Amino acid sequence: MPITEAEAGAIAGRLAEEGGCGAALPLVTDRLVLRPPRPDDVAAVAALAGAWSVARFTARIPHPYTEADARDWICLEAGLRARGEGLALLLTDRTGGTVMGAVSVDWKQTWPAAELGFWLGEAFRGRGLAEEAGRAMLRLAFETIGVTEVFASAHPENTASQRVQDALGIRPDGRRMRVRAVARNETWDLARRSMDRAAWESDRAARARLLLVVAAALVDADGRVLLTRRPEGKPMAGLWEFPGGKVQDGETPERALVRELEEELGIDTRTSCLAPLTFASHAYESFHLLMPLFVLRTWTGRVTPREGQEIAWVRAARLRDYPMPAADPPLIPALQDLLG
Ligand SMILES: Nc1nc2c([nH]c(=O)n2[C@H]2C[C@H](O)[C@@H](COP(=O)(O)OP(=O)(O)OP(=O)(O)O)O2)c(=O)[nH]1
Repeated sequence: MPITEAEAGAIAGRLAEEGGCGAALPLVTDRLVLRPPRPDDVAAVAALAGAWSVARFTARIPHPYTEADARDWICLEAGLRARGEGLALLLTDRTGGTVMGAVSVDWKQTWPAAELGFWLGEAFRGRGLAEEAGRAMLRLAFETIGVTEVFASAHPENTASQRVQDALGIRPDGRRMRVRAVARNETWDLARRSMDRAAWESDRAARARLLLVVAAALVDADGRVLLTRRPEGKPMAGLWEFPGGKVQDGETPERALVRELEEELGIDTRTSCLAPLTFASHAYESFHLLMPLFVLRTWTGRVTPREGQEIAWVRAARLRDYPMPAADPPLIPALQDLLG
């Protein structure tokens, strides 16, 4: 069904709350910022989408694909977004901002169902980025846009996309759909895949396992805060965080923190020196993090990174210069208030 103007207008309003407290966009995931394309993305989009490896399995990307095509697409998407008729977001690297691909949902003609599509530049494949982006987009589609079903398709030879769709829970539904593929000038008759709201909600509940982690803001005599960098090989590698770790069975958060600080940094502290400051509560893709943050100004021993991690003593005003796990930025204002 085509969407009505009133419904589309309401969606446009929800998507436009950029910058506000409940801002829907950009979407931030473990490794990505998903944001609308801008005019200065023309060259990056043209370079990525211009590759045959991208165009050959997508419906709407012509080949060859020029900067003018990229400009037209960015303009078209800005219009769709403003009118609440569709949404395309670029996958950009959270730390460097590199544009890596795109993910879109389109509901103008099919409301309240939306078609999900994505593409990824060849250099960025094989790391689960399409799944990470797709999962964030599904959440936006069901929660913010308000669709009741997401559907998709993939060319039979496009096994990578099928794997992503399977991982997201978008499964063949027994129907067929015709797709006009402009780059190959062909019409494909493909298996339709879909996921309805109930399936998305149960998938999401399974991922909502609560993980209790405890962390400390160590503050030195100069009022600087200690950040440590997550080492290679761990999830969220390279991001800066507050030292700490998971609370184990039978441990209090305070005891767990004393243990972690000794293990990670070789310092001795007492639970009585830990002053509760604030907490993070954040839905990661596969668990929900609950993380109390304590302030610590007194300890014995020299801070020594024992797990090969980089460390930095950072002024409160500079904390935002350090890329952090998605749960952490909301903790910064409380530290800035405390430390002036
Ligand atoms: N320590 C700490 N962890 C954080 C912060 N922000 C944040 O999202 N986390 C997440 C990252 C991890 O998923 C989890 C902390 O677990 P961890 O550091 O003990 O565990 P890990 O993933 O390194 O794995 P492991 O110790 O089991 O090997 O909390 C933070 O500021 N400090």
